[in-house]
Amino acid sequence: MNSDPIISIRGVNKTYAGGFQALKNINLDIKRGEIFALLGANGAGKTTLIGIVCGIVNASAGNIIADGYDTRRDYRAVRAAIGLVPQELHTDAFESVWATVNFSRGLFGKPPNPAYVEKVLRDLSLWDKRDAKIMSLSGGMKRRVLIAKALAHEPTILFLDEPSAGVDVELRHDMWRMVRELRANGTTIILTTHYIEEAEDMADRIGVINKGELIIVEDKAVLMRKLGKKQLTLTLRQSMTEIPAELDAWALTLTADGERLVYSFDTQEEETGIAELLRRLNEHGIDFKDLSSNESSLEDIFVSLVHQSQGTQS
Ligand SMILES: Nc1ncnc2c1ncn2[C@@H]1O[C@H](COP(=O)(O)OP(=O)(O)OP(=O)(O)O)[C@@H](O)[C@H]1O
Repeated sequence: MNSDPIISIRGVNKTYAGGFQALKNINLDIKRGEIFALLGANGAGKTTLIGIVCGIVNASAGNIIADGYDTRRDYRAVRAAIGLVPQELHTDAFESVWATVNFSRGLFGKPPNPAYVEKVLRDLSLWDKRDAKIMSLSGGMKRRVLIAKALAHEPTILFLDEPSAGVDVELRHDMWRMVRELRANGTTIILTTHYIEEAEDMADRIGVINKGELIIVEDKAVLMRKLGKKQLTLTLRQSMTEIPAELDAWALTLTADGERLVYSFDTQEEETGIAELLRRLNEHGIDFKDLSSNESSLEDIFVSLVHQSQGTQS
């Protein structure tokens, strides 16, 4: 298998006409056949970056090679390799689903392949709607059409921009099943999201973008291990109003109702300090009726990364 990155982004900057710098020196390689999740808050620059890779938005500086082609010089070849599922549908409302999806295929110079288009429509539960006009479809069905259109020309790279925004559970599950199937067949998938569970569930690697800067790119499992914290929660027998000074060494937090003490510790540390904490609680007559532990989610990690990065920027 070809181990060269399928997309190679070098020194990409984007300043919009009004002078706003939406992307700052982005360098990123996407591996062939991976699912890469680009995380970031609203306005972080995700859509801009996708737009640049797809050749819809012009970069102010930098170069991108996608599937062996330069996005500026070989624009058409790059577009033919990419399927883009945008956030919104701008499409021919009076056309049927079947015509729209076949038309998308034709746009990229691909010969008709009714069997393939049928499979895409069936996979997306759109087959029964193939003769319906786009304007008569529900919002969720329109999203399905967007995905079908993006897949119509059998792209090797698929971009999904906020695929779960405003989508019901059923469609989300259909979509993820398809994404996994596509990956199994060798398609590279890049998705942007602010639903972090989605990335946690699906992605092989994760990139976090904050105010136009790519602040981390990491294997998901490594990210979770490196930055993950565990939390021990003690449900107190008697609520308290403040944490006794004798327990300062543990940097505990008390929930607003005063009923639970929470201790966060690093999963990498050899000594967690839990045994000593429990002994100290006992000495101070602080009794608890329950104890539970949990690991931090990708969401916690994401929030703390963005927080740290904001701290260093200001
Ligand atoms: N055409 C434009 N002209 C000027 N500024 C723009 C333009 N398009 C986007 N921006 C600005 O660039 C920044 C990045 O926008 P972008 O759409 O890439 O963010 P995003 O991470 O995709 O956000 P969201 O999650 O809301 O989709 C935002 O501050 C946005 O206002």
